[in-house]
Amino acid sequence: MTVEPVSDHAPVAVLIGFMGAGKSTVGVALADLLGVGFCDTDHEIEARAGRSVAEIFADEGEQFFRTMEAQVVADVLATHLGVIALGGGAVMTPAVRASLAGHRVVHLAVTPEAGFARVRSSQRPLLRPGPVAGTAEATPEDRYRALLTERATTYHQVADITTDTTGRAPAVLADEIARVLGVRPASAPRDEGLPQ
Ligand SMILES: Nc1ncnc2c1ncn2[C@@H]1O[C@H](COP(=O)(O)OP(=O)(O)OP(=O)(O)O)[C@@H](O)[C@H]1O
Ligand SMILES: O=C(O)C1=C[C@@H](O)[C@@H](O)[C@H](O)C1
Ligand SMILES: [Mg+2]
Repeated sequence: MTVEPVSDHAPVAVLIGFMGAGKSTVGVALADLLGVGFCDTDHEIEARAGRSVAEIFADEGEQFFRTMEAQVVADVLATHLGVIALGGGAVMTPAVRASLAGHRVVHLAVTPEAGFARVRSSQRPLLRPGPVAGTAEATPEDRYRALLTERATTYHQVADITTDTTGRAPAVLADEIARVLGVRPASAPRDEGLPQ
């Protein structure tokens, strides 16, 4: 299966998926492979705000972050031609889903076990212990599982292709995504058959 190029004026690929799926890591590997730039919307938000994502959540709340995130996604989709990694919750905002229409969207999936193991020691604000729907208190792992379940259908619906990252190295995933999207490094010769 290959995915049709959207246009020469659009990003090569937009990576979506849950926390720890590897959007930032695989995004760098894919951009390096293709010789294009990489943009991570979480990093762009941090640069604009002059604060970390965790600080923005703590100081201003999630809704402020989501509004800023939707604006940053719209801006980078309009200006960045390389690989873009979105934050894990970006596609839950309707405006972000609308702005992704017509782009090549790749969903990096991960099992809850593997994904949580990857992020358990990091500072993801939505994984702080606290109440989760129907429970008085939830551990970071409970919260990880509940949010992943809540979002899984949306990731699948928004994406053109989904690939499972569990137990697979970032470089292998980057190779696969480039092949399925039908994109190759700018310097690579076109596959136009054998010389006459
Ligand atoms: N395919 C993989 N195999 C093993 N470890 C991985 C893989 N992809 C990413 N990781 C590791 O998992 C951790 C989280 O990866 P990363 O930050 O890329 O996830 P993310 O999807 O961008 O998460 P977020 O939504 O929070 O930004 C990092 O420590 C990274 O090295
Ligand atoms: O899954 C989420 O909602 C988030 C994921 C991260 O990429 C950050 O955007 C932030 O921590 C929120
Ligand atoms: Mg990331």
